[in-house]
Amino acid sequence: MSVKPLRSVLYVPGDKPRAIEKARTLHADAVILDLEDAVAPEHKEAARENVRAALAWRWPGPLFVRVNGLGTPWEHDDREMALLGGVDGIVLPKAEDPAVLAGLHLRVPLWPMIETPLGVLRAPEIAAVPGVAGMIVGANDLTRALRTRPAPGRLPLLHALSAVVLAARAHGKIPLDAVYNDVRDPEGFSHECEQGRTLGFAGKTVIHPDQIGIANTTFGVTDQEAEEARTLLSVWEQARAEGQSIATHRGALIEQMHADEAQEMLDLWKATKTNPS
Ligand SMILES: CC(C)(COP(=O)(O)OP(=O)(O)OC[C@H]1O[C@@H](n2cnc3c(N)ncnc32)[C@H](O)[C@@H]1OP(=O)(O)O)[C@@H](O)C(=O)NCCC(=O)NCCSC(=O)C[C@H](O)C(=O)O
Ligand SMILES: [Mg+2]
Repeated sequence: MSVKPLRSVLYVPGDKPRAIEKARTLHADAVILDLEDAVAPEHKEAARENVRAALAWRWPGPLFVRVNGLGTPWEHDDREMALLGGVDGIVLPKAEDPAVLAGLHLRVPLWPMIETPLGVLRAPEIAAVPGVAGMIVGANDLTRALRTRPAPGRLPLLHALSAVVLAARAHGKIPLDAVYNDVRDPEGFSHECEQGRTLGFAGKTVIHPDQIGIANTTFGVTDQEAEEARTLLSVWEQARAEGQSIATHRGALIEQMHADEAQEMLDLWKATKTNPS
C-alpha cells in the first residue's frame, strides 16, 4: 500500500528566501511555506512573490502553503496564488466554520488549522468537510485564546489535542501536532513528539531544521519495530491458515486489528526508507 509519511512538516517563513532554498535540501517529509504569522504585514506581498517563485522549483516532498486567514486583506491574493499549481495542500489558519470551508471548493487538499476554542468544538464537522486532508493544531494561538499558561505535559491543551485526533481519525483524515517553540531544547522537543505520537498524531509540525530528525525518528518506525511487525504478521498468517481468528504472540493476544496495525507500520517503514531522518 502506498503511504505518504508526514512525520515532520516544516514551516518556512515566506519572507526568508534563504530558508526557503534551504528547506529543499532538508529531510522534512513536507514543507509549509508560510504567509501568515511568520510574516509581518509590510512583508506580505514580497513573501507571496517568493512563494510564487518557489512553486516552480522541484521539491523532494509535498509542498503546502499557509495562506492568511479568511477575512484578512491578503486572503484572496494568497489563495489565488496557492491555486496556481505546484501546491500539494493549502493550510488555512484559525478554521472555525465548516460551511465556509465546504464553500471554498478548492482544487487542492485543504489542511485547516485548529487553533481557536470554536475550532476545537467544531473539529468533528471540520474534519468531515470534503477536501479536508487533515488538521493541524496551532498551540500558540490556542494557548492565547484559552488564556491558559504553558504547563508540563501540555496539560491545559490535552483535551483539545485529543479532540483533534479523535475528529480527524473518525473521518479518515490526518492529525498533525503543534509546533514546539524552543528550537534549542531537543530534549523537551523529543518528549513532546513522544507525547504527540502516543496521543495518535501522525506527525509534528516543526519550525527549525534541528527538529526534523527527532520528529522523523519519533513518528517513524525503526528497523527493529519493522522486524517485530513482520514476525507478528507471519504468526498471524499461520494462525489464519489454520482457521484461527485469534492467536498469541510472545504471550499476548493478537487479532485482525493487530495484524492491520503491523501492516501499517511496515508500510510506513518502507515509505520512509528513502528519507530516514
Ligand atoms: C525560530 C527561528 C526564528 C530561529 O532562527 P535562527 O536563530 O536564525 O536559526 P538558526 O540560525 O539556528 O538557523 C540555522 C540555519 O537553518 C535555517 N533555518 C532556520 N529555520 C528554518 C526553517 N524554518 N526552514 C528552513 N531553514 C531554516 C537558517 O536559514 C540557517 O541556515 P544557514 O543560513 O544555511 O545557516 C527560525 O528557525 C524560524 O524562522 N522558524 C520558522 C518560524 C515560523 O515559520 N513560524 C510560523 C509557524 S509556527 C505557528 O505559527 C504555529 C501556529 O500557528 C500556532 O499558533 O502555534
Ligand atoms: Mg497560529
